[in-house]
Parts: sequence; structure tokens; C-alpha cells
Amino acid sequence: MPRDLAQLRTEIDAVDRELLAALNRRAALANEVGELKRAEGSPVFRPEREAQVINGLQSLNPGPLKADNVATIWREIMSACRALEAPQRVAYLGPAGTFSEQAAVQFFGSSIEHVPCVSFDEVFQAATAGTADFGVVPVENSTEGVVTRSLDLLLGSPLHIVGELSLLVRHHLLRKEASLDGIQAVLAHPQALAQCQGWLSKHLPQAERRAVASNAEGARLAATNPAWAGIAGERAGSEFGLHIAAHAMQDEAFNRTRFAIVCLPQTLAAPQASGRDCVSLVVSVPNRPGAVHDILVPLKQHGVSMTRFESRPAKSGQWEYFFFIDVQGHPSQPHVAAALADLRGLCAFYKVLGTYPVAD
Ligand SMILES: O=C(O)C(=O)C[C@]1(C(=O)O)C=C[C@@H](O)C=C1
Repeated sequence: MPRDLAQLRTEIDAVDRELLAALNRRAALANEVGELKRAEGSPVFRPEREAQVINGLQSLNPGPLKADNVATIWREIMSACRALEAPQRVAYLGPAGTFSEQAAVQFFGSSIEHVPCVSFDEVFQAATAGTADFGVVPVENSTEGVVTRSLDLLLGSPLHIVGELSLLVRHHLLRKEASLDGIQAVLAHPQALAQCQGWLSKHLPQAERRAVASNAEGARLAATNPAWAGIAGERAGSEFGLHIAAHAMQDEAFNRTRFAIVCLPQTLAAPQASGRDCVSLVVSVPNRPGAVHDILVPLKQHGVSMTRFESRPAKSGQWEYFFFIDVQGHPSQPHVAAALADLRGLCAFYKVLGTYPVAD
């Protein structure tokens, strides 16, 4: 005879009790790990170990839970265990509801201490001064290209990149009404205004476009005036009690933003090779013909793929540039180490920004 709803729920309750007991045994073990780490002064967050745990469980998973669910659930379990070892403070461009906050939670899980900042500069300052353990900053958008301020800050900062995350960014038009009627101004971060410019020109050609410090700030202001709308994600909409007047109005359906996770070198050693890694560098070359071409030759000679090549003015007034380069691989691989050593010899300035596993 098939079991009825009450019987099934009784069984679910029993399984939940087993899960609760098992999770608390796990948390107690993590507490002990935390004591060991405190005694030896080593970092709490070990992304390569967390990746191993998730990959191991996914390969053992008999279903019906999907592999993605296994990853999401264990990311949260490990986030909670990590927080027992020591709270991890993560700085990002706030206020609550920004895509940067979403990226922070997606990378670290939700058991973090939030350090919302008013600018990317403040995110770098917080992580450098030690008021945050990590910073999360956008570095590139698939529609608008590089986030120049983040690159400029990376160049001059002691922080290094220890991870990245690629977030699907869906912008919604948020306001106190669910319609487009009577909107006089649209308030958002300049990046979001740029990512939605086609839609705005078509649907709200008369509305003023007003740049504000963050999308969540635009949403917060839109909640104070019915003639204003913000552009932000769902998180900001629910944070400020706004309606979605237009859904996913970004010009590119698959609009993604890449975020870098940064910290001081002593907070986290460069991750060991994961098998799918990347080295981010910033270099400058002597001002002579062919110098840019020359730095690419070692990569070709040693068979190393370059996945990014971005230039930023050196701000010397001399038409000199810094080049932000990402190459595939890990310095523990001899061909990568050889290519980087040769490249370094050709540069007037050479700085490794970080070695980390690439995001999906
Ligand atoms: O294995 C460790 O080093 C732990 O601290 C345990 C644990 C976990 O919960 O599995 C928690 C935090 C680390 O980032 C990695 C894993």
C-alpha cells in the first residue's frame, strides 16, 4: 500500500533529525579544525579543500539529488562550518542588494560577515587595512568590457586575486508602481545604465538617466519617489519593497559580470593547482617598436594560452600603457613557469596579480 502524506512526513522528520545530528557532528569537527588552525596561525578558508569536498561528493552522488544541488547544499554547509572556525568578513560595493553582494554570497556562502562599502576604493581599503578579510570587486562585464577603476586599484594594491566568479546579471526596472507610466528619471550605477541603454532609449526616451554610486542605492532612492525608477537585481527589489516594472531589461540576454576575490597575501596562500587555473599579470614594456609583440612570443613558444589582454593608460602623460594579461595554467606547470620567466625578462614592469581557479 502506498504511504499517505502523514506517513511520508513522519519519515522526512526522522531523516531530518539524522541530518541535524550528522551536521552537528560535522560542525564540532570543524570547530576542532579551527582550534588547530588558530594554534598554527594558518588561514581558515581553504578553497581547494572545499572544491575537493564538493567534487568528491558529486562523484559519489547516486541521486535523485542533482549534482548542482549537492554543490549548493555543501557550499552552505561549509560556509556555516567556516564561520564557526572564524567569521569571514567580506567587503563589497553595497548597500545590501547589489550584484557585488550576490557575488560575495555565491562565492563564500551566506555565513559571512557583510562589510558593505560605498565605493570600489573603500573595498580595497577595507581588505588592505584588515577591517575585512576579503574583497569582492567586478573586473569585467560581457556587454560593457572592463571595470576600469577595479583594474587601476589592482595595479597599485598589495592585495592579490585568489578566486573569481562569473555572475549572470539580470537587470530589472524597479519602482513603486508596476508600470512605466510617469517615470521621469532612472537612477543606477553608470555600468548598469550602459548595459541597458538600448532598452532605455526605446522604452523611456524622455527619462533622465542619473548615475548614482550603486544600483542598490538607485533602488533605495526609487523607493522614496514614485517618479523615479532604479535598475537593479531582484535582491535590491525585495530589499526596498519595489515592483518589477520591466523584467530582464539589459540589452544582452546573457549579460555576465566577472568578479575578482581579493585579499592580502598572508590571508590566503595562492591556491594550489586545481587543473583549471589562470594567472593574472600586469606588465609594462619599454617604449620601443615591437615591444608589445615581443612579450607575446614566450607565450606562443611555450604553448601557453592567453585569455585576456587589456590595456590601461599609465597616467604618465607619455602615451604609455599597462597591460593586464590572463594566461591559462598554473606556475607549478613547467611550461607556464618557463613562459612567465621569459616574459618577465622582457618587461619594464611585471606584477603577478594572482593565481586562482577559473570560474565556470
Ligand atoms: O578542512 C578544513 O580545513 C576545514 O576548515 C573544514 C572546512 C569544511 O567545512 O569542510 C571548512 C573551511 C575550509 O574552507 C575548508 C573545509
